[in-house]
Amino acid sequence: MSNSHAVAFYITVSIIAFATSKIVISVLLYRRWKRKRKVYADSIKGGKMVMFRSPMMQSVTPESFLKKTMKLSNNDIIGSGGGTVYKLTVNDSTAFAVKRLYRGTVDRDRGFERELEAMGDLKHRNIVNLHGYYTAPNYNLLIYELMPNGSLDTILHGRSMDKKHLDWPSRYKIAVGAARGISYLHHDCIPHIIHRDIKSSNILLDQNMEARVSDFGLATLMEPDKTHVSTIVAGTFGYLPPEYFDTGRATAKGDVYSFGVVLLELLTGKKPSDEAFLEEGTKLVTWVKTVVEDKREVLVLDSSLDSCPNDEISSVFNIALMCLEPEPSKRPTMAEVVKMLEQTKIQINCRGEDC
Ligand SMILES: Nc1ncnc2c1ncn2[C@@H]1O[C@H](COP(=O)(O)OP(=O)(O)OP(=O)(O)O)[C@@H](O)[C@H]1O
Repeated sequence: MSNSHAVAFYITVSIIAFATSKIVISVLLYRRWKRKRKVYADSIKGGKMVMFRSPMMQSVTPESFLKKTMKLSNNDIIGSGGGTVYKLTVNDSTAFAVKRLYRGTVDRDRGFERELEAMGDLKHRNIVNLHGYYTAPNYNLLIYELMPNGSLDTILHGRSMDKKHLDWPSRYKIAVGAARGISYLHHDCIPHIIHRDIKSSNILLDQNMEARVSDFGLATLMEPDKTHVSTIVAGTFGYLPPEYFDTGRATAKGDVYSFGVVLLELLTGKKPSDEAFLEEGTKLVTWVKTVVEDKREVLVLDSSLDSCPNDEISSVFNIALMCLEPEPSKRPTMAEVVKMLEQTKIQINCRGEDC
């Protein structure tokens, strides 16, 4: 064989090998994808039910699950916001939180399904598990793991019967857990995910009062080479970073700002949308910053934290203020926030103090 024939032969073999390996990988990925999902087409309502396979879902068939959702009533409601959230009990040991959302335009719904597929693959101890979803012509259902301790918002600011006293160690644990969950979305998921609606009602608490980030209704998957997406301004008043209003750009640093507001809630016990702020034409962040400028931080702290370790609290206070820098590039990343929060505990324990 001449040299040029040999080169042509090797190139052809390489191309065939490359193409075959791509096909094999695609088939394997598709089979894995199918194995991970039970899909059920509902011929009565014209809907589609997708259940992600997990130990919790093993005892349930999509048909029986769907039947149970039809029987949900107002007595089963456990929360409401963008949608209505119900507790759905399957048996003595298994219950789910089912969120019902009324449908929008076809385009938005396709995006909804695409993003849900991605959310089904998220696995982190500080992210609420999505077990499946149902899309029908008039509404969508999201099937989440049930969080027995509800939301941070209810515990901090709810009706007196729903409120719980949160001591400093519990607040610190919630702050670190939520930060780890958001950091996972920003740094460890491929594609990266911007949540866009970080707030205390989207931080839920499991049976061990461990924080779990939830509600990916506005979440945006980032293409690998992008740092922002342009959007209409969405999210929740009191948590939105100032640059959203100027640029309409959603970035990971926007989530960092919203997380800073959650830290202020944990420190002050105040709700960002508190009517007292609205009446005075201010907001939680502006109020706290004014007081800090006057070196009167102690005045904004939740009074129930009076006897807790000052060093630790003021360190978390400083982290909150870094997250709330008006200029996004001056804010830390979520990975840095996690590190700083973890360091707070280590440094203080090293000095022999603990609350
Ligand atoms: N998995 C869950 N387990 C237990 N309770 C939940 C769960 N998901 C939601 N909830 C409860 O339902 C409430 C409403 O949730 P939802 O995500 O619909 O609205 P929101 O976050 O308050 O508002 P919005 O959707 O407008 O951002 C939550 O604040 C929480 O109390």
